[in-house]
Amino acid sequence: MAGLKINNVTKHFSDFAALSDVTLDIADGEFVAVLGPSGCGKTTLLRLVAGFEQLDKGEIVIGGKMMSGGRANVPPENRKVGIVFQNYALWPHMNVAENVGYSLKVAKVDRATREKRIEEALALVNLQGFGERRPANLSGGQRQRVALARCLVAAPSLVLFDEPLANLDVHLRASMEDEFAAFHKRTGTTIIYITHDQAEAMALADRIAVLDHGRLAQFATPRTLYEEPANEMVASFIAQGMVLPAEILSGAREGFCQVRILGQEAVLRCRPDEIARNDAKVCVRADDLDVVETGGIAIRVKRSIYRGGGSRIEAFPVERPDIDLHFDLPDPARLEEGAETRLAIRTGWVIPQAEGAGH
Ligand SMILES: Nc1ncnc2c1ncn2[C@@H]1O[C@H](COP(=O)(O)OP(=O)(O)OP(=O)(O)O)[C@@H](O)[C@H]1O
Repeated sequence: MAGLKINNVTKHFSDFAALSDVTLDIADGEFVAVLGPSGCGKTTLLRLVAGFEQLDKGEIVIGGKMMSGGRANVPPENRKVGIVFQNYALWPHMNVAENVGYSLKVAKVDRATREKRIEEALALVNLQGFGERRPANLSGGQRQRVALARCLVAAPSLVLFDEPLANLDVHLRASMEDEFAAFHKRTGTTIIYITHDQAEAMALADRIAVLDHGRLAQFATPRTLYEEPANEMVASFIAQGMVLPAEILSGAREGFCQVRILGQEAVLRCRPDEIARNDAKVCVRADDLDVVETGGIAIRVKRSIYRGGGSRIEAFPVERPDIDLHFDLPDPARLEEGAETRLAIRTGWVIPQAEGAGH
């Protein structure tokens, strides 16, 4: 297995910057998800690592070996990178073992070695004994595992997953998530996992790289992304954070600041270098808001959406109808459209002033 360094990588298509100055240092055996809205550059990054695209600037180093950058441009077949696509495209006329072993056959690996490696690869994805089956007689999840075995049989130094679960139904996705996590634990393979599903990224990855318009917005653990978003984009993208204007009344003390938000004072988490300022933005989530009888922020309900066991309430501050708020109201409490109540902010995070990919 191998680590991966993506250093200051830039890629243009004509004059459109698909990736700008992206740097990611991924450790040997790490599971990294690359997350971001459609068109942010995820697939382009994957194609650059695999060697299907050439970069304009920067370098890509796999296992200490320069693959792209400077004079290097190692072709895809020599990078030892395995790829599992969303569209797993197994050959229907071949059985599972033939599908898995095809690349070895092309590489003229002898029959006995081939059979041994196919057997090992199928064991890695928990498909022992499935070698004789045709793809048509497998479930969607099993097919995806055959695709993974087909990539593992070539003993890749790292595996790239491109939205591997996008075509599967919700239940199968959950069980495949478990399978991928177990696979990673068992093998210690370095994994780069492209997805636009943040729950999937949160559940699986050691660290998540969030891309925004081709730039790295933040590269951090799931917990840090959620609790300490580095900028407004990450704050609002991860778990539907609400970004609100605020005034910092006193600088950081032991990780907290006194803040005024929509007229209400609250104590929020912040970076240790945070100072008093009146142009701050804070991130609060539905869980951070409590309905109160007195104090807090006066709000009016726009919409109530029943969610089983409670409702998601969409509302706005009476004094600031331009700001959207949302929170969850457990049954049996109800708030209908037009109702007025008050919300207190229990906690939240002061979004750092400086842009950058914090850790
Ligand atoms: N070969 C190409 N020629 C021109 N533009 C391209 C090419 N490939 C990608 N792009 C553009 O680069 C941007 C990034 O594309 P990319 O496929 O990497 O995004 P993505 O994050 O994977 O999106 P999605 O989640 O929708 O798959 C998009 O605006 C896309 O239109």
